[in-house]
Amino acid sequence: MAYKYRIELTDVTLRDGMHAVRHQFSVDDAKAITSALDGTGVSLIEAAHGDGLGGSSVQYGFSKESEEDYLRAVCSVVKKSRVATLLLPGIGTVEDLKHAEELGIKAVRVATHSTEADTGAQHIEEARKMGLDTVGFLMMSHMTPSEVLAEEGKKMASYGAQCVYIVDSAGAMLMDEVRRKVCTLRNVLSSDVQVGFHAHNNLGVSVANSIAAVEEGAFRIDASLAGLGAGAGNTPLEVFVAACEKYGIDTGVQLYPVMDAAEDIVRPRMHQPIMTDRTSLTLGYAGVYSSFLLHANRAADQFNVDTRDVLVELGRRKVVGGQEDMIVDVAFEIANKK
Ligand SMILES: C[C@H](O)CC(=O)C(=O)O
Ligand SMILES: [Mn+2]
Repeated sequence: MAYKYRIELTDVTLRDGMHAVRHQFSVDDAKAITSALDGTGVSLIEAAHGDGLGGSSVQYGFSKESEEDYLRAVCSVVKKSRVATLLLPGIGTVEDLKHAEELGIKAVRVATHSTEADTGAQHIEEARKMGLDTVGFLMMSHMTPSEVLAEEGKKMASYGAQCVYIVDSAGAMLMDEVRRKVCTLRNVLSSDVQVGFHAHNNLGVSVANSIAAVEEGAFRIDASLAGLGAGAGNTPLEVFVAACEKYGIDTGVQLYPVMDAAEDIVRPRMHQPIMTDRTSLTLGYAGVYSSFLLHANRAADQFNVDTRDVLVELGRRKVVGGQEDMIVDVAFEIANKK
């Protein structure tokens, strides 16, 4: 088949997928998932707490095992893919990144809110000095107009990012918005800086959005086995690979092995099925950070209110990552008004 596009895939099962299992994968789970992915053609395998290096905490939830143990395990298994990690400045530090590099990671994605690229300057510069494949990750991109987002992307590139991602953290974007944002970013970056796209399936369009991103010039696309990820999950890797094959996009990933990994390795390890149900759908509808879902469910249970009301109010207040404490405040206020 003659392909129209060639792209590279980053698997996020062992990082975004951690949100969906409350960061409770064991080291053996991490090894099994890595072994299943390695050699399928996936370029990068991202591993970390769902909120990145340093995320294991009271605020974000403790991981089952230490960061060092996960990274050591994943790096010891890979033969073909490279290991990446995620760093949110303020949660993780440059010291954490140096340690991760010593353990064998080859790439880092430095994630900031979509209007705050400058908070990642130091981390991006240091990552480049360490020789890491360095990616800027603009979270909650749906909140930021295309032109502003593109300027933030340019800042990340000026600090040294080799790829800049548009991140639909809330799964709130539809195809026309993805096209506009990817195209505007692609046009302002020089051709040696790649564009990436990270989706959540809260509105059920992660595969379509990711294909739209490719058509507008995105080269790196994120996906996870069986869609394991925050909210209604990420772009399901095996579904995306099959759709790309039919659409004329060369992912370099073998279809049957990723289908098998999703079915045999990841689904049995899920705590609940990944699906667009009424609460994960509300994330996309209201434009709320996908990793808030489990915290919002807990707060809603505690105060006996509807999770959807909590999420809609958080969306109205334009709450962003790092403001997790607002979830309990909002649930409390809604309960008091009842
Ligand atoms: C820390 C977040 O989970 C990063 C991410 O995957 C997103 O914003 O989406
Ligand atoms: Mn995500």
